[in-house]
This record gives sequence, structure tokens and C-alpha cells, in this order.
Amino acid sequence: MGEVDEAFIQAVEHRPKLVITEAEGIPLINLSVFNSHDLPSNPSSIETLAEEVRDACKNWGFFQVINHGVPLEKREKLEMASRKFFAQSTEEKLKVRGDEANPAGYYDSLFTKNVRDWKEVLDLMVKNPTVIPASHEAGDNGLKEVVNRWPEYPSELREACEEYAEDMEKLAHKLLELISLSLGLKANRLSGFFNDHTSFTKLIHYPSCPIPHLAFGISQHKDAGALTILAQDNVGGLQVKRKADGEWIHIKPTPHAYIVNVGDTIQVWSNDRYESVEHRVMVNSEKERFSMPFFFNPDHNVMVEPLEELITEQNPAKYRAYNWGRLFATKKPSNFKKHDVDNVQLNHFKKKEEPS
Ligand SMILES: O=C(O)CCC(=O)C(=O)O
Ligand SMILES: [Fe+2]
Repeated sequence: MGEVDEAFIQAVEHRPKLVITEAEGIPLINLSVFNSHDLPSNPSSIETLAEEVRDACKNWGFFQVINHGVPLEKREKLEMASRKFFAQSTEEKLKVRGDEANPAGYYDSLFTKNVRDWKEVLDLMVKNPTVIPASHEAGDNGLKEVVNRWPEYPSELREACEEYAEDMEKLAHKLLELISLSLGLKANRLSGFFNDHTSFTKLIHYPSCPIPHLAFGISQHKDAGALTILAQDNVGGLQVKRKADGEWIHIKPTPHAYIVNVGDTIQVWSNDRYESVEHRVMVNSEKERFSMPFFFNPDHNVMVEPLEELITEQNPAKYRAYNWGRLFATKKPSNFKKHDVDNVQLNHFKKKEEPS
């Protein structure tokens, strides 16, 4: 990624401002009650936690969690393996390149909204294989298996990633329970959508960049799945669009915390009570950065639509049902191909306002 390709250059109106807005930041939520033994006899603290989650989801769409129960050694083991993997030559990394037929793997040429991202990634599915639709064409009901391409080096990467994904899955289910409670639903209301889930871990490397005023690590986007749980190193660069005023807010790294955001799927399930919020990543002319988002996604055959408990006469369903797997099969390849149109957006499924 040495020479500067014009595909990286953002349109003038989207270019990063190098002056960073430091604000009070996204909410910090302490999950320690989940790890205490007296959990069942302590419903009031869970209720308090659910309220904090509700406020965070409503006001920001993003929050950080501490005392989350994920062992630090597991996170560090995967982070080290990721650094070793990306330190190899491009030729070596391209041996595990992902493609349209089997998207799990390495990419060094990715686009968000048609501008190239200053990053390289390794995508690894949690379920190996993961079943998804063979194509996004309506009428094609065929399925295919996505199989991980484990790199030979470093040899510990596979075990590190599998162990880490197990921990992430547990944390994701805890968060899902809290989100369900926060919406006034039973704790396990959403868990049935994840039996054969299509979640994946993405290892990301943002190399240092000579043109941080013209390019992004990832330009502004929303995450399509249910929840994203992100581990970032201490360099920083993630920015979240503050709902209150549309200002881009820098998320200062909190050691060992995870950053959580709700994706489009939860926006639809909640019938817009919670919104999937735009975010982006700035790059840095001096420092490279590593991050590891875990995307918690439903089963391919889940039809995503507003939950019936959250629909009322005053608040009718705002979306038509759509099939998660088809959207996933559409989204994945479009991330690495230059398309004439933006990625599929949730607006496609938004119901038109009925004339009153
Ligand atoms: O690396 C980060 O901080 C954010 C990554 C991200 O937003 C994504 O991969 O969707
Ligand atoms: Fe994202």
C-alpha cells in the first residue's frame, strides 16, 4: 500500500478534518454484575444495567463496556497473532485472499462507498463452515458454505481466533439479553435468531498513511448486522457521528474495554427505537493501528423485521421484512468491488409513509 492510488482520495466534502473534537464521549457501562455469582437474586442491578444500555442505545448507538468477563490474555494472544500476520509480505498474505465465491480471507483493496479504504483485513467466520445464500439474486434459493482460509503463519492464529470468537459470542449474548430487557422484552427474546449465526471476526491493520487529510481507514458507514464488539489498540482513530448534532466524535481508547454498537438489524427489530449510527476511522501519518471488530450476525434464513411487540397502531412497522442471508451475500462482495452505486442501504426496506 506504499504508493498513493487516487482511489483512496475522498471527495472534498468528505475529507477528514485533522482537528479532533474531544467530547465527554460515549457512555461507559460496567458489566460486573453479570460476572457475580448472585446474579439471579440481584434483578435490580440488571434492571439498572438495562436502563444504562437503553440510554446509550437511544442517545449514541454506541457504548463501551468494562468488566466484561473476557480474559485479557485471549485478546492479547489474537492481537499479537494479527500483528505477526500483517507484518508479512503482501505476497504471503495474498495466499489466503478472499474472493466472491468464498469471502472469508485476506483483502488489501477494499472500498466503502466507492472510495478505497486505507486498511488491510483478514475476515474469519465463527462457524466454520458458515452457510449463506449462494447468491443475492431473487429466485436463487441455493446455499453455499463459507470456509475459513487459515494462514500458515503465525501458526497460533487459528487457535487464538477460535478461542477469542467463543468469548465474543458469550459477551454478545449477554449484550443481546440486556438490549432485549432494555426494549421491555424477555431477556431471551432475540437469542433464537442466532442458532446458526453468520458472525465473523475481522482483523484489521491500518498502516500509517502519508495523506491522512485525504483518506480514511474506513469512510463513514453503518454496520449491517445486529451488534459489533470492537477491540481497538491504544492509537485511536475511530469517530462516531453524534446523534445530537451530527458532529464527529473521537473515541478515545480505554484500555481493555470493548466498544459496542448496534447495527441495522437491531434498528429494524426495534422499529427505530435504536438507530445504527454512522462511524469512520481516521488514519495517522506516524502510527499504524490495529483493531478487531466482531460482527454478531443472525442466521442466514432469518427474516429481519420489526418485532411485533414493538409495533402499535401509533407506531406501525417502519420496515418491510428482508432476508438477512441475502443482504449479507450482497454486502460482502460489494465491499471489495467498485460499484456504481452505494452499498445496499436500509432505506431500501423502509416503508413509505402512508398518506393520512
Ligand atoms: O477499526 C475500527 O475502529 C472500526 C472498524 C469498523 O467500523 C468496521 O470494520 O466496520
Ligand atoms: Fe463499522
